[in-house]
Amino acid sequence: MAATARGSLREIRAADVEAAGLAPADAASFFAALRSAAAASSSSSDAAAVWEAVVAAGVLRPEHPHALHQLVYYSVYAAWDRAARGPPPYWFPSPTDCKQTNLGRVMEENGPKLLGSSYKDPISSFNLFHKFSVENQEAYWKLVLKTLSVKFLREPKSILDTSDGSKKGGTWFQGAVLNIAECCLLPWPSQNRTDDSTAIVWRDEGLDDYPVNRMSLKELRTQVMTVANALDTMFQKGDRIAIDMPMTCNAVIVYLAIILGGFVVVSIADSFAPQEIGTRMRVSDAKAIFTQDFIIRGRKKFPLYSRVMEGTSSKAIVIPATGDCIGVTPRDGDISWKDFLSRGVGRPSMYSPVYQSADALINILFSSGTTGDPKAIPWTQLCPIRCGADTWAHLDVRPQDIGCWPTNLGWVMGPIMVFSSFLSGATLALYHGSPLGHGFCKFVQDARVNVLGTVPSLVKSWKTGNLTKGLDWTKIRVLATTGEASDIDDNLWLSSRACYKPIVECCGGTELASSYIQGSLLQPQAFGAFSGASMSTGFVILDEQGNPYPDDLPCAGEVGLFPLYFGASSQLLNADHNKVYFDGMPIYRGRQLRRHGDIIQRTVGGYYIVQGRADDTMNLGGIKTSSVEIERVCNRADEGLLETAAVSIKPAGGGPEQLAILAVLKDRTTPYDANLLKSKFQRAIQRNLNPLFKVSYVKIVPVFPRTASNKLLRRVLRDQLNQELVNRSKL
Ligand SMILES: Nc1ncnc2c1ncn2[C@@H]1O[C@H](COP(=O)(O)OP(=O)(O)OP(=O)(O)O)[C@@H](O)[C@H]1O
Repeated sequence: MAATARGSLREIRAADVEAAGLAPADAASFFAALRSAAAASSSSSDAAAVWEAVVAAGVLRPEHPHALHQLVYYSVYAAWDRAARGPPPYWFPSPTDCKQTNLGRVMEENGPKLLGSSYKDPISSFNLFHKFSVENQEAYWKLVLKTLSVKFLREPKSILDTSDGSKKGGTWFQGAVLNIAECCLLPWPSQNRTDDSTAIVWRDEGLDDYPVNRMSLKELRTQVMTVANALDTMFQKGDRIAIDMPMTCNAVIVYLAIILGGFVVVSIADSFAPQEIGTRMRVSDAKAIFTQDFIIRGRKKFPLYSRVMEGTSSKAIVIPATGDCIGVTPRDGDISWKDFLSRGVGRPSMYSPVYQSADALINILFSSGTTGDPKAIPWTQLCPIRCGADTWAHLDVRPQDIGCWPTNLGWVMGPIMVFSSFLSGATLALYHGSPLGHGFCKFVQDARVNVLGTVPSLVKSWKTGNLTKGLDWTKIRVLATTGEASDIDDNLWLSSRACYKPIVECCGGTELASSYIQGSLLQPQAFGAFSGASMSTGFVILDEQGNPYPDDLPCAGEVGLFPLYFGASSQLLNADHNKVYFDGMPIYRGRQLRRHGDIIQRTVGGYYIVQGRADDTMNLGGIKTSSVEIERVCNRADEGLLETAAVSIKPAGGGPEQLAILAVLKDRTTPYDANLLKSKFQRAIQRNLNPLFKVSYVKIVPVFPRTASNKLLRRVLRDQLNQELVNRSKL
């Protein structure tokens, strides 16, 4: 008989608990509490029921060592058959709490009307409601619009019009006129948002023991109008104005002011080198750039203005990183923040927003460049509505919530956070400094953040440094992660810091202004997996011939998005949109599918796992496999590993692709035998993935090449290795 989950727990001995870091005195009571929680589970044969009972009983606490959380989680799920049951869930929606979620409330109110007698409750009817949202875009978007603070000067004539066949993505919100920045700044009674509500909380790095700073909605609006007034003295409507600085209060104020005044923001991440800044300024035809004199990060001061000066000759407006005065001398034609603001003096304190059509350009963003050159992606006023709607539905952000997601306005998450917070009546939490240190983690506690977004590399460094030690993260209600594949053990650590709150996995693209697959609080969540498509998003998974797999079957292949996707791009500034996203894609139900380039797996149980970009797949002995799958297995092959990267190399003399694994070690100073690592990788792959896959090459490197947004650049590793092999064969 298969071992039961309680049985696996029974195999834990007091010595294991002590070895996991509990003092002998605490180990006995922990042990007893664990046994009694497991005994109370609804089914001893179901590991998920046992885990749910253990978490519900609160036996595992955030202050417990991670090794103890690992011991219990991995023991409970030791006999879980992933192939037969899909990824193991660690979080379960509650039948009562689910009715308080944003989607749950809307479903309870409208479910019976829209779905008839098929409607049961938010959890059992979630899939049905999702399908409804894909097939009835008009109805879904009307429901969501009511929940966001979107004020139209002129209401849309229609939500979606598909009569113009040349527009593959359809025409959305035809006839609507609005200013989306204004929508972020207005009191909104249905969200209990008044002028006194807190719009932003923030703290400067280094002042970690001081109270957090607060800015009310009225103060934010006043400052945005002051900046908009000053912008009017320098620019023509429609001018493109760049922002290249950390995501501070001032950056957010400038961002909203540019849009309020009918100009266009060009978002440039603050980590770029001068040449990259120059390219982005040129491609977007930006007239000027807001920047900072320095960047303060990890108690160090890095020059930023000098980088901007080197990258562009356009006019720069220089904001001080600290205090009122800038610490640099502006070059001829550039001006300080103080002088810029004084240009608005004497103008009326109120400001009339510039109202434009829903498809008017407001922001130019750049993709990460994982697959090639970064794309310059124009965002219209529709994109913020999509951002707000997805965050409302999937992260369940509610009025007065406090949301924090360390990022930059140059990455898609920056604008998503600005619009999502302000359109849903939530507070935006900003840390002016490095998110990698203890100071940031303390800010999360002190600012009472209850929705915390992350990227995998951040979680890894918080976990490696045990940076939440002594801090209270239990106010957190929802966690989120995006950017690249997350690590299961790192996410176990993250969720456990907040008493096992759900981590919503988000995967999308800058050009979608959203995630196409995303977790939901109405479905059980599994680490490193997505519980479904985002609301209103439809897609198919294609086989190698471009034929869609049936919707309800486990499979893996390239994703093909339904093209009527609210908020998705319809043009690119530096590439042919049609060529990038549509050419060569199959027709499905009469419409050409939209390319996204990801290979995804649908598991048993209906979860999705991203297996990387189509370019990152490899053919090992005739079997197609993805880098991410191999890395997941290899990452756990040795305690000393920080991370691994799997790429395929082509032997110089031809022949089948070979598997190479590169590794970064936690301790970079002590030498480690690559051959030993190779045999550990080989064993792990054979045991957990495929006995036929052979590891041909292993190399230990100090760091991996990454995009500026920290995504692993496998294509660079692949090129480097192939070059190395060519050189070697020439010797
Ligand atoms: N949670 C996640 N898990 C796995 N992969 C993710 C996740 N989030 C994002 N990704 C990857 O990042 C991609 C989106 O990133 P982004 O829009 O910045 O552009 P990019 O694809 O990295 O850059 P480019 O289009 O220039 O190559 C997704 O398509 C996916 O491959």
